[in-house]
Amino acid sequence: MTVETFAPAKINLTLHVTGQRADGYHLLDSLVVFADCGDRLTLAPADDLTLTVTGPRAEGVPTDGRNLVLKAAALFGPGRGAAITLDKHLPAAAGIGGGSSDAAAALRGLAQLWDVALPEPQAVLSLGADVPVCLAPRSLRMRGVGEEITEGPRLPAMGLVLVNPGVEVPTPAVFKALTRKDNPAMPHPPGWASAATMAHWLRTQRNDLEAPARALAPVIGTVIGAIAATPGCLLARMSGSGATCFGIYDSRAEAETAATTLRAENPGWWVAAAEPFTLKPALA
Ligand SMILES: C[C@@](CO)(OP(=O)(O)O)[C@H](O)COP(=O)(O)OP(=O)(O)OC[C@H]1O[C@@H](n2ccc(N)nc2=O)[C@H](O)[C@@H]1O
Ligand SMILES: Nc1ncnc2c1ncn2[C@@H]1O[C@H](COP(=O)(O)OP(=O)(O)O)[C@@H](O)[C@H]1O
Repeated sequence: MTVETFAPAKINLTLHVTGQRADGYHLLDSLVVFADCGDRLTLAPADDLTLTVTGPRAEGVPTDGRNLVLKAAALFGPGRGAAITLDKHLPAAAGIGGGSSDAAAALRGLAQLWDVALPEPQAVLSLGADVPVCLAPRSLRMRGVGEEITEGPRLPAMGLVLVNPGVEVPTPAVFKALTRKDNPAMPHPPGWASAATMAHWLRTQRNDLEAPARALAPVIGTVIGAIAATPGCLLARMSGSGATCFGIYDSRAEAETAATTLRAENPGWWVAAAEPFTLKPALA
């Protein structure tokens, strides 16, 4: 039996940095959603554990033990085989959890292939602060350093655009450049009847990593301006530690139109139109 899993792009609609632990990791308060664009994993039964990376964004992605997919597989212990193909569509080191979502999808898929339980939460967190939130993609609130996951609000219909200008901004460097670490937490997200009311609420919230990321990579400001200038854009903001930014629209059709414009005007940028993605447990 071959198992196929989807690793959707993660979007931090908000990202509040509320403190810093003694070990240097930051305390976060983030509304996380997922988009229906992402990487695809195929996991086939095999004697040995192997990884092949394919797809339009395969270049530069490690194929050895540094790949988070193989690190995820290692959590199940030695002596298990699978031939894994990772079809890469998301840019790496881009603030949309490409590696983390791959790791989470590998955990889901391998647990199914080998008919075993998922590793313990602490082991999952050891793969990366973003991996727990990627385990069951849907609207979620993420707190702690990434390990405290609670349900987020039900999302209204909306269109999304993701844009990456091709600049890698390393997550540690962005956190390091953040001057104020004790920012206010996010109030309880109320739930919204429309994309417009959601965007209105989101505008009262923040991504605290946006300013330090823009200082390191000023092109992020250009990207946000370009998204905000597209017709129907309700909100333009950076996701995670950047450099990917997102736009929110009333409908997928509006997002598709905006994506076409952004691609035409900026041929070097990675641009995707999407809608929110929710994992249906039976189809993990
Ligand atoms: C910032 C966020 C927000 O969702 O997203 P991305 O920009 O990575 O997508 C995540 O917290 C990133 O998660 P992830 O990329 O898995 O982080 P890790 O590999 O565990 O850590 C990378 C580095 O980021 C910093 N880090 C990460 C998480 C956190 N809560 N505090 C931190 O200070 C640390 O410097 C750490 O060495
Ligand atoms: N499956 C993977 N896909 C992408 N990057 C990976 C993967 N496994 C390991 N990496 C490494 O992880 C780093 C961070 O990738 P990613 O999780 O996409 O970034 P971010 O944390 O900004 O969302 C990259 O520099 C890359 O070399």
